[in-house]
Amino acid sequence: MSVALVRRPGPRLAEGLVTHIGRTAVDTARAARQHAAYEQALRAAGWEVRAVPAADGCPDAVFVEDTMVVCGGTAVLGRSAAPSRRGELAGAEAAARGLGLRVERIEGPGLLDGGDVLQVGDTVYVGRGARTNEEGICGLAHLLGGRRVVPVDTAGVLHLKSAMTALPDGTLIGLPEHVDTSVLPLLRVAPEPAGAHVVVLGPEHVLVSAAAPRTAALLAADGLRVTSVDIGEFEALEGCVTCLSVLVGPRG
Ligand SMILES: NC(=O)NCCC[C@H](N)C(=O)O
Repeated sequence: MSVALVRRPGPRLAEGLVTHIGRTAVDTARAARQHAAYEQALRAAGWEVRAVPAADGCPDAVFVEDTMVVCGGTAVLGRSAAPSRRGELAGAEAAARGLGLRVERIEGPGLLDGGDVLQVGDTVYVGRGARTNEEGICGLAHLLGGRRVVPVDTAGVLHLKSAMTALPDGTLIGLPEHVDTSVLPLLRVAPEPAGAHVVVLGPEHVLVSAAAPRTAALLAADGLRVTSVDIGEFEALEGCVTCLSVLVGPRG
């Protein structure tokens, strides 16, 4: 299975949360076009795109990555620290069940956003910060028994994957000033903030934001195929390329 779950932007997108950046206007029509192009980039890379049922009452529902962590045949539903995001789970659960995944969930007082979870081989790095707490990490570790779970303290960023992701060969890339590097193997420094977010589309293929041209050039020089997408309207709401999809497949 190589399925990409996405949730199309809803009518209240412009009301989405911002925490570490100032609020700027969001153009919902442009956001819809950017989202369609993002979906197309996934399709072009061989992913079957499936839409998660809408959650139009939730402004941030488009950031579907935060609703769940898919590992093997299991989807672990998150539990957001942001009350306005809790209503996103029902549609996410339906989508996970539609793929035949076993559904588990993080129970209170645990808190966990999928954006804090970075899977690299058998290791699962989990950001500990404003959106994910110790209980959430323990709950995830319990549900993913057998994987090595490494908590990583984050600072000044929304999620772990706001600050670091992994390349196809497992090398970490990101912004060392926002994560506790003492628990990490080598972290390759991204040449610009948006370069910290990379989606692995295939064994030698990555998706990056159009806001990260220097990172794109660096990775292309490494021999990777690089697809760039403009997701500016989502970046205005502190989103990044990872948060707009849940990839369920060989790397899921
Ligand atoms: N995984 C992600 O990077 N999610 C981005 C979520 C942005 C949204 N405005 C939020 O604050 O929850």
